[in-house]
Amino acid sequence: MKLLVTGANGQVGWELARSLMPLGEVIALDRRRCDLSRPETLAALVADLVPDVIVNAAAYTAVDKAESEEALATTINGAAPGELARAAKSVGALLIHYSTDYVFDGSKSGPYTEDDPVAPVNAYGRSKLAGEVAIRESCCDHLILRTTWVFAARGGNFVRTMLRLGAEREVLRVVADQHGAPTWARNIADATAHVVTRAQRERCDGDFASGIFNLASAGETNWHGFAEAIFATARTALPELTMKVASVEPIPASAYPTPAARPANSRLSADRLAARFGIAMPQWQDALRRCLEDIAR
Ligand SMILES: NC(=O)C1=CN([C@@H]2O[C@H](COP(=O)(O)OP(=O)(O)OC[C@H]3O[C@@H](n4cnc5c(N)ncnc54)[C@H](OP(=O)(O)O)[C@@H]3O)[C@@H](O)[C@H]2O)C=CC1
Ligand SMILES: Cc1cn([C@H]2C[C@H](O)[C@@H](COP(=O)(O)OP(=O)(O)O[C@H]3O[C@@H](C)C(=O)[C@@H](O)[C@H]3O)O2)c(=O)[nH]c1=O
Ligand SMILES: [Mg+2]
Repeated sequence: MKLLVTGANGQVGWELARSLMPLGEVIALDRRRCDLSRPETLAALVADLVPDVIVNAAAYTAVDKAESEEALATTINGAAPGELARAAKSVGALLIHYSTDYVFDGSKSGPYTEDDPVAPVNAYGRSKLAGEVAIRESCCDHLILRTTWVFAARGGNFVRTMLRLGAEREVLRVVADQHGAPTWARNIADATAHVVTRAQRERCDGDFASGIFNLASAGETNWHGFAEAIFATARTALPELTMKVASVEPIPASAYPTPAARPANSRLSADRLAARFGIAMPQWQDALRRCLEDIAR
């Protein structure tokens, strides 16, 4: 099996290179070799490589910056996945694509299912929704995995931001009224490898159906709870790290103004993923501990 991975240096892309390795030949391309801001180049790239599977882990993920760069975000997160999908269709490849909890407005009281109505509240969310729609319209064989609150040992994420700020400041103020489940990039990559294996078998047997699936850790918290867990876990997993932080204060989002609005509820039910692919995602606290142990190595 030949697998093309985009966004090779991202949190998920980096882990995919490792998780997909047992499945076959992995061609992991970074932004230099596969640039989603130039969607018109993607058809030729795919036609040249003729992959069996395309895993699109590249994305414009700067949520606040997207407010002032919506056109670029929409090209990268909307138009480019559409081009990849049409290219996948023409070479008969399966497309795996990631989307986000930020396609929802966060007004639901329980966890979101895949069938809940979408209504993004920021430019990033709108651009990711455009990608979902473009892929669905292409009619290629595809699976869209909606994930959330991604963290990893490398890259830009909340865990690394907290470790940095916690080493610099005594008091941190963190939003406590946005709820979700932090999801480890490695778990996303491992789940993806399992999904690819199962999907390729289904395609071979002629009983594959494209669709959308939530992919999130089990359990839930809010950003403040996540921050507290990061510091508590770091104290045991990363004892050599000197932390200045003595207090993490819970605040409402209204006290932490940002260019982009964020949904109050980011919780995603992973029941459909479990039912179709037999995947049980770990509790976010277990994933966090393992990720911090990884950072310590
Ligand atoms: N991060 C999160 O919290 C969440 C992410 N997702 C989705 O999961 C997927 C993976 O995200 P994640 O790994 O966390 O994101 P990262 O921001 O860690 O990685 C994204 C990668 O995309 C690359 N990229 C950016 N612009 C382009 C471009 N024009 N052409 C090619 N590559 C580009 C970046 O390149 P470079 O390294 O050069 O900057 C980076 O390596 C994305 O679809 C994202 O929308 C969903 C929910 C939550
Ligand atoms: C640094 C910091 C952030 N915050 C808040 C801001 C925000 O509400 C929350 C998280 O901040 P971040 O900037 O990490 O969050 P954000 O970049 O919005 O994270 C999102 O990224 C995109 C790509 C997704 O798809 C989403 O699932 C989600 O993971 O924490 C504080 O309250 N205090 C702080 O000191
Ligand atoms: Mg961010």
